[in-house]
Amino acid sequence: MQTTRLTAKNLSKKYGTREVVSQLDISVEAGSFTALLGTNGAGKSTTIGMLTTLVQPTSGEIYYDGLVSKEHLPKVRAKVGIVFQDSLLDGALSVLDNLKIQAGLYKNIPKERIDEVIKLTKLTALSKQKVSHLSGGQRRRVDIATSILHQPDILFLDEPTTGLDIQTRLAIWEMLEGMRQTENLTIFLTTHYLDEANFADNVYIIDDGKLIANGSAQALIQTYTKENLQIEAGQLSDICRVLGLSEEKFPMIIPVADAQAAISILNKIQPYVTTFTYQHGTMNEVFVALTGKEMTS
Ligand SMILES: Nc1ncnc2c1ncn2[C@@H]1O[C@H](COP(=O)(O)OP(=O)(O)OP(=O)(O)O)[C@@H](O)[C@H]1O
Repeated sequence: MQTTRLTAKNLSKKYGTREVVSQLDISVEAGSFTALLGTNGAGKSTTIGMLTTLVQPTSGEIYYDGLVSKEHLPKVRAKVGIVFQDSLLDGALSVLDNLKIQAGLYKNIPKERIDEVIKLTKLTALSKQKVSHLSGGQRRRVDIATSILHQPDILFLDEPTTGLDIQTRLAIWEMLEGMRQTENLTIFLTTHYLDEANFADNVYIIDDGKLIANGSAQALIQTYTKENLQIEAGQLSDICRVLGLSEEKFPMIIPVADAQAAISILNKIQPYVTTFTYQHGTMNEVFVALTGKEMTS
């Protein structure tokens, strides 16, 4: 049975007269992976700030495991881990010393927990290194390590992979996925990289502070994009004649409902086709369809 870890209802934030987050409803299942997508300035950090109790909402309610967040701040804060966009590590100190300092901010974090977190985040070989000598991806792992020392139930990460190369991004995602299982963590993150949303169980897309879509990446792709059949042929005119199409563009791209529809078209034009590709919609197309904007990083 699924348990709801976090619920936000009608969450809004105004700065002066400007509403930067408007009436957001969010629900996060325990143990799930949720991604919040939006362009620069869409309101992602403000939303994370409110969900983690660091930014006071102008209106709306947040519940953690049924507790009203603002009425149980110490309890809720103990449940939450946060990885900020900007690292809070001391570059002059070693990985281990940074973790010890962070652990000292909490009551009763045993030394064994520091060792455990170092292993979980694959930092064993780097534990004596100065943080300023680490690569961007390694530093991110230390950020993540410090955020889980107190064994939070839910980990929030604000753009944890921005600026990292694709391999490092994948390694961070793999590590988070591993931690989700071993630590029984719920993960909520914002990202600029739309392909990363494919890893999430649930995706929220916000634009100008408003929720514009929510669902699994697969469901969003199915709802907001078309599958395409791309065809190359010696004579596109033959294909147009058979299919009753007037245009002759190269390469020829035919929107189709699903793979079955593509097969049926291919059957009709098979003698004229040199080669073809069948393309699924992407989260990028979902984003453009919903917002009219490209996501830039
Ligand atoms: N403390 C503040 N005072 C006034 N305006 C603010 C404050 N914090 C954020 N804003 C404004 O609120 C809007 C949303 O900002 P937010 O940082 O939440 O967006 P974001 O989606 O996280 O953007 P980015 O991807 O660039 O981090 C922006 O227009 C920003 O300028």
